[in-house]
Amino acid sequence: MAAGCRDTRIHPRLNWRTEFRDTAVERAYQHSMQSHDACQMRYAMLVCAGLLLTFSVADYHLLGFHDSFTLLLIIRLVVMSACLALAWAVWRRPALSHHATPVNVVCLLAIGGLLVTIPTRPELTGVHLASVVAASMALYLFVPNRWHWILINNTTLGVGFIVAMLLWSPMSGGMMVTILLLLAFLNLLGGSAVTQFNRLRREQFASLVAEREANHRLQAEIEERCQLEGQLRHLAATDDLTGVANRRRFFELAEHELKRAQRDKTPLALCMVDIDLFKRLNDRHGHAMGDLVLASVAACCQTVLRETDIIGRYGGEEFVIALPNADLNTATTIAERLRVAVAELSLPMIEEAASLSVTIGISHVKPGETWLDTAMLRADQALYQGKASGRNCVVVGSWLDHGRHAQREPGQLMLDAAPTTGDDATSIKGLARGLPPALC
Ligand SMILES: Nc1nc2c(ncn2[C@@H]2O[C@H](COP(=O)(O)OP(=O)(O)OP(=O)(O)O)[C@@H](O)[C@H]2O)c(=O)[nH]1
Repeated sequence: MAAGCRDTRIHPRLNWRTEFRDTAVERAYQHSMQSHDACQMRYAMLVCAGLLLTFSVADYHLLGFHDSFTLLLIIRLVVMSACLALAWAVWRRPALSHHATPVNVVCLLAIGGLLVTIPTRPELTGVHLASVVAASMALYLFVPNRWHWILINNTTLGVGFIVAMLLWSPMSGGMMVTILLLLAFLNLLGGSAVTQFNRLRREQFASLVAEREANHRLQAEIEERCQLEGQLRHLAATDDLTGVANRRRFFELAEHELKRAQRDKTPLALCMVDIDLFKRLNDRHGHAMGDLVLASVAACCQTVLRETDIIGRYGGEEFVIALPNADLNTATTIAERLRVAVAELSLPMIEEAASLSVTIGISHVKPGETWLDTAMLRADQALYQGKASGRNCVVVGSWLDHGRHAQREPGQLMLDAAPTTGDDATSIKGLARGLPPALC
């Protein structure tokens, strides 16, 4: 068979009643079909009631206003009421369409009603046979019922018909055999139609379930991949030792902030933070301890900064911080707070905890600067100025022209004259006021 014509249906395991062998699956199937079956049951009962009413008119024409007509009318009214009652009950409670008792009581009532018409007009063999055929087909195809109940109802109808014919309308042996064969063929047809119908509906259900499961699996896989992708993206953007942004990610975020600052005409400050005499600490306590200190300093910086501030590991024991919406004065205050916080860090693993300190170089992006490089360079220069001036201080780099220290600008803090230390609180105050600060 060509690949395009391959049978892609799912063939579920069914029992002789063409129901799922797995009872849980069958229950799920029945549940999924409930509203459909309830609707079909309602229509079947309403149509049946309508037909009975119509047949009563035909009875009147055939029998006239006679006792047998009255008897028939009463029987038809009883069956009709039962059909209407079932239609109403199923409308109120759709689950009733899958309850054997009410459905079969109405079916047996209808069968009984049909059979009692035979003695009233025994000569109309053909009409009775046609009625039995129509009723049998309705029981097979129109009334949603389980296979074994359909079989029982149809057997009752067939046997009842034969008995009624034998009792009230004797016929030749040949005619009887013909009727028997006809009924047998009718049941064979009805039975195979129901079997195929049940099989097809359950195949469809099984395919739907399989498709849903495949979709769920796919959905779970997509979610897992998204999660993994998120983790990978996080790993690619994070410095795994300190947990802050790595250099590449820092510049991505900082460039973004630079654009925003230019658009909104707001200040953007940069800080370069370097741990003092880190090599000595490494040499004394080993790299593992050095790593711990690095992570602690990064964590300490994060506690001092706002959520909107960006911190990244620039390399080695050096961190870089972007402070959106911060001018030089604000940045100086934050940097000083950061310097003090690191100096006060208590790290039980190193005895020189008290001597742990950082030097911070500060700069800001000036109007007209479209890249971070120049401001970074100024901060770097300020940092080295701080190192040269004895470390553990904050230095503001205000002006750098192509790597050369330029002349002082009125009202600006000079790169080579702005270090502050914990000992020199006045210098930081001076910075904040924009006054020329003292050397540390
Ligand atoms: N433990 C550890 N050490 C690192 C890491 N990256 C760089 N270092 C070390 O950091 C030290 C930096 O030393 P230097 O550049 O001389 O600076 P310093 O000793 O801090 O001196 P100053 O900056 O002048 O105060 C070197 O010994 C590097 O090996 C790291 O990821 N973990």
